Amino acid sequence: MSLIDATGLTVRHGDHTVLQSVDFSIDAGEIVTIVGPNGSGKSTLVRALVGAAPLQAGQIRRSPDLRIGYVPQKLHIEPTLPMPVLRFLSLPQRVPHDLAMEALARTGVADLAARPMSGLSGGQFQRVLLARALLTRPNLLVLDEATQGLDQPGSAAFYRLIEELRETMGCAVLMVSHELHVVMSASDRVVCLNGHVCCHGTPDIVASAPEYRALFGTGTKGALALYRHDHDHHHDHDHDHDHSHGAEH
Ligand SMILES: Nc1ncnc2c1ncn2[C@@H]1O[C@H](COP(=O)(O)OP(=O)(O)OP(=O)(O)O)[C@@H](O)[C@H]1O
Repeated sequence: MSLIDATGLTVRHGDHTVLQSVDFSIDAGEIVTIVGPNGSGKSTLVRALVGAAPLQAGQIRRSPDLRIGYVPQKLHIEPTLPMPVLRFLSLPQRVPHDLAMEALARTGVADLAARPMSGLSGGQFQRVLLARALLTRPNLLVLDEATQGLDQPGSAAFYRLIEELRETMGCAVLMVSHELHVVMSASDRVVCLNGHVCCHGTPDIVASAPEYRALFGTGTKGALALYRHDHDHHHDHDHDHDHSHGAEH
């Protein structure tokens, strides 16, 4: 049985239809990346899937043993508040020290346990958020634009870590990205959203092609791949900021 199986999801805010008849499912252990331009409804879809957005139409079936670990897009922590990493992991609920340290070790930041959250780099901060998401031993990790603000080697390292966690913990991963072309190469499926599902497929992993090397350099160790869109329709919108690779959206 799928962890989540959704059909015909429609979400409206006032007159604005944010999602129109969207079907989506994710199986145990699967990595699915949702791509789409800003405002295309990605976060709304994730909120709907986890039960945090009201639906105008559609149905969602969730596996009874679904445990979600959520890594948010942004998290503001008051910089003047002294908040060591370990204490942050115990908010809002106290977590045993061993469990917190195990989670930090899994995401490669155990040495940062006593450091203040405000002093962490973008990549370190994301790894602490990821560690926090692991505390509930999720079978579905949901990451909303988790590599935003990281450079390409930083994103690649983060993706490799996610892949490793999938291997060691067996969790499924739902990744959301506004990057339209560059996706995590370990994605089993890519779904392109623009209010509706525009197209879906698998990433292109042709690491030896010269155009790949031009795009990715050599430092990503195959963690990044291209997604080539295969739409049979055009969109009359201008919020695609990335026209550099010739795909239409
Ligand atoms: N609670 C709300 N009330 C009104 N409009 C909303 C609400 N939530 C989302 N929207 C609108 O729905 C559309 C989709 O928003 P959503 O955040 O799901 O897009 P997104 O693809 O995740 O965007 P981004 O890549 O910028 O994060 C936007 O036009 C947004 O303004």
